[in-house]
Amino acid sequence: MSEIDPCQLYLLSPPQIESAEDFAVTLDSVFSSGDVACFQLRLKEASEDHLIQVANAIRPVCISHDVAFILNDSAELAKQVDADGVHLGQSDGSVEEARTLLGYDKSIGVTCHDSRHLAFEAGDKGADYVAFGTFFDSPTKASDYRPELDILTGWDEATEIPSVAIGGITVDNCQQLAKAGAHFVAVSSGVWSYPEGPEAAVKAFNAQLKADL
Ligand SMILES: Cc1ncc(COP(=O)(O)OP(=O)(O)O)c(N)n1
Ligand SMILES: Cc1ncsc1CCOP(=O)(O)O
Ligand SMILES: [Mg+2]
Repeated sequence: MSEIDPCQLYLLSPPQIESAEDFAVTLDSVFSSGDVACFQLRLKEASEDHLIQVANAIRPVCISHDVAFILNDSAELAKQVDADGVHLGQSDGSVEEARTLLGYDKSIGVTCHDSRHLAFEAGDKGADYVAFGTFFDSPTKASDYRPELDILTGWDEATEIPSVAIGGITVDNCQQLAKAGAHFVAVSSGVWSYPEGPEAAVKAFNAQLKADL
């Protein structure tokens, strides 16, 4: 990654959202507090109706702040809610099917755990970014995968495809991922559970990521 291209914040939603309208107001305030490159709606336990309701409420907020709106897990739903892209895990369907459904204007990200092999495979199939993790203990999702930081460095040197680091990322540990070559840090609890609130978290992440590394 070049010096003029700092690591950016990729925000994941909190695991639950009660009111779509209230969350849209919160998200507007969070986006106003500092740069966020992407926002992923990740509600593993929500009904499809609720997911669609939340997606419809937050999509205009993402558009007005120029934040890419990514839906987790389902290319079909991403198409239905006109998201800017989809994030696919290893069991969430193929990149090729998602591409056929969404076209080339939309982004497709793929979970690659701790595996360069999975990442090269995803890249060959046309993924727009690959995600490595879990780098640190995550309160949001348990994982047996624990990549070393150097997977980010090796990936950055080997390809032009952006990498996303995920898992237990906080204001205090994000710089090491940026230094190692991550293009994005994907964060949920590090923002939503930040003691001073999510707006302060976004400011603090930006300060860390934009500092001279
Ligand atoms: C940016 C990003 N990276 C990884 C994941 C994890 O996706 P997956 O492995 O499908 O697990 P779930 O998030 O669906 O529980 C992600 N969502 N986003
Ligand atoms: C979805 C996902 N995949 C690996 S860790 C994780 C959760 C990220 O949330 P947090 O930033 O709270 O660890
Ligand atoms: Mg998934």
